[in-house]
Amino acid sequence: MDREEVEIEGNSEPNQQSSGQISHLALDIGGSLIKLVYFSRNNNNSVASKAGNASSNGNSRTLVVDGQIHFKRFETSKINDCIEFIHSRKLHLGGVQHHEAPTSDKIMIKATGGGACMFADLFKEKLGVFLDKEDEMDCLVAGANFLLKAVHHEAFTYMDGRKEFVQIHHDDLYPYLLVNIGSGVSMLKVDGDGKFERVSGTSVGGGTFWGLGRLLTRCKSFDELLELSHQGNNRVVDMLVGDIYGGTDYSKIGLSATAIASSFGKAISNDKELEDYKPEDIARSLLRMISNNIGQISYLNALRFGLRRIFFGGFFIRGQAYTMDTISVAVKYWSKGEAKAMFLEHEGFLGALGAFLSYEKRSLDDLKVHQSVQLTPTCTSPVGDKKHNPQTGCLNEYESIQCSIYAA
Ligand SMILES: Nc1ncnc2c1ncn2[C@@H]1O[C@H](COP(=O)(O)OP(=O)(O)O)[C@@H](O)[C@H]1O
Ligand SMILES: CC(C)(COP(=O)(O)O)[C@@H](O)C(=O)NCCC(=O)O
Repeated sequence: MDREEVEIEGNSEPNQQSSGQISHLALDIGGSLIKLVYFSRNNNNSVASKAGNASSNGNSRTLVVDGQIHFKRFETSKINDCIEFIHSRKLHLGGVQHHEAPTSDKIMIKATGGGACMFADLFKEKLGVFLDKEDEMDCLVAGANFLLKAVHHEAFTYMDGRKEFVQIHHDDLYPYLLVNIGSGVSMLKVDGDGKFERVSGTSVGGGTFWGLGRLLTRCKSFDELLELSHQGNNRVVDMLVGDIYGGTDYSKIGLSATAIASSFGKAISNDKELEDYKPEDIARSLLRMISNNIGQISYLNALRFGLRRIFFGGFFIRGQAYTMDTISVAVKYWSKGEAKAMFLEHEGFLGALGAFLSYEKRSLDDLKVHQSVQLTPTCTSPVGDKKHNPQTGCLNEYESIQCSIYAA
């Protein structure tokens, strides 16, 4: 590496920081969740000057800033809580000056997702900032490429309860299929930095699981629905091959008796109404149906373009063992073991990270995030649901990841 790096130490609490230490807030405002990414400098070591390669102003010093990238999320329906959070921590002062603004008070925050348009006026009214919209697909790909190149333990496989990190070499990353499971699902063939095509999508995604699940189980929150699905048995609701074939396999076409022949197929019974089924069995069946369907469609798209690697992102996954297992099995089954499902530690923050990284394009005397920096998650959570922070009202995947950031 031809640049100098500094070690980042500690995990500063953004609560305690002045606005001067926060920079580059970026947002991804999706159909279900708002994701926030921002950088905070370490208190005692805000900017260090180091000898390095020639910088943009011709001198040969590079400023190195110590700190962390923070991740937060809110439900989109609670956008006012998100705005309050930003306001109380003065995160909005960590945008960049509008390059055409005649006055000093025009701060621009990078934002992506449908809500970047929809809520622009609200942000202007409540925080006095402008949302600088970045394309959602561009941001997803930029975020995924960055994580896959920069973070050591980012991508992993998950099968039969075993999580295994995968080392991705920079020169062997492309092409791959990126499947983002948000409210809906987008599938993108990625060929390089900024080189991609959205090859498919499906409206049966995370919003479908949460929406149908809420109606069918009367759960009050997504977390409750997930929790319920852990306890359920999908076989009570799904029609299995054995239910149709008198308990035997249909071996001629490779279907075991326990394979699902028809998701929710048992619910056709005239003898039972919704209330006769346990909500946990319904939640389990729904989660399996949607995960399996996405896994299958993903593989078929990988097949279309001869892609062996499929990375799954989006907050539908939420580090859930059953979800990842089902997707992995679907990919393995349909590809006859040729393709592999891989998951990302920062699954839900791809778009927000992409928006964060887009500051680089126009930052002149601002911070630059170098994509070759090694990032290390400050906490490596076990598979299963990740932390929920009831105090801030937001759901934290990770408090922060350590990073080296360069100012040129
Ligand atoms: N706390 C939550 N509230 C609502 N949905 C959640 C929550 N956590 C995870 N999800 C799941 O994540 C999906 C949204 O994923 P995300 O990647 O944020 O997409 P979007 O950008 O459309 O909001 C939801 O449809 C739901 O399936
Ligand atoms: C419209 C969207 C890109 C919005 O992204 P999201 O908020 O769901 O993350 C996504 O919901 C999607 O790709 N839906 C599937 C539409 C389709 O291809 O049929």
